[in-house]
Amino acid sequence: MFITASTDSLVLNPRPLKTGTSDLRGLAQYPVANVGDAMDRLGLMDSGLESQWTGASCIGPALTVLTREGDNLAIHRALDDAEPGDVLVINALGGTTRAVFGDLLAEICLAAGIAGVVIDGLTRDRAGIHELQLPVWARGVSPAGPAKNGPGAIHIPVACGGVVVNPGDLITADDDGVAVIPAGRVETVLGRLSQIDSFESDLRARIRNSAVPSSSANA
Ligand SMILES: O=C([O-])CC(=O)C(=O)O
Ligand SMILES: [Mg+2]
Repeated sequence: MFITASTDSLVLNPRPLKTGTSDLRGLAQYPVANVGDAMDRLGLMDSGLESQWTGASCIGPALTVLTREGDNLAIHRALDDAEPGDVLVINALGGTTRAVFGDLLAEICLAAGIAGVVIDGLTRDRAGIHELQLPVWARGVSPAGPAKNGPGAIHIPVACGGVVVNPGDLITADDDGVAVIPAGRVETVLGRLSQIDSFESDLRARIRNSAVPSSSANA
């Protein structure tokens, strides 16, 4: 950790096995809205969790953290366990009085190779995070900083944005929001995504072919 604090109040489980990178390459091409459609429109976090800068996107296995609202000791400790490509998923109990994340933690995330951060709680230092280009989804921003006392837990199932996230589930997020693909459903979801993509491409082409020429539209 880059802070000096006792971690006695934290529960640290072992890491789950990592998801194959070929799945990630296949999924990265699809928008989150289509991923949701491929999961019967379930597995999508609530709209209170918003991208903190336009154009942010990420995909990767969940590194899960539970922390008391207004405290980020568990987040600091979790980053010691990070592997490149992880998406940090933080249940900060939806707290909206104090930020649990900021641009210094963003620097640590980037140094560890974290692909993105999803927080059921607040961040701060939004401008700095944008400048660092770390993709972050959160319930909003507050200048009020956190304590570093715990308690918390790492590599446990968490609730985030109204969805259960198990360690190692695939997270995919973009400007629309955040989707959680259970680790055991990735192949099925990929198959459905390809069908949805073909259907949408065909429909889009039919719509465009039906468009009246712009000269008649203006006449
Ligand atoms: O003070 C904190 O722990 C949160 C924060 O602003 C940062 O990480 O930059
Ligand atoms: Mg800060």
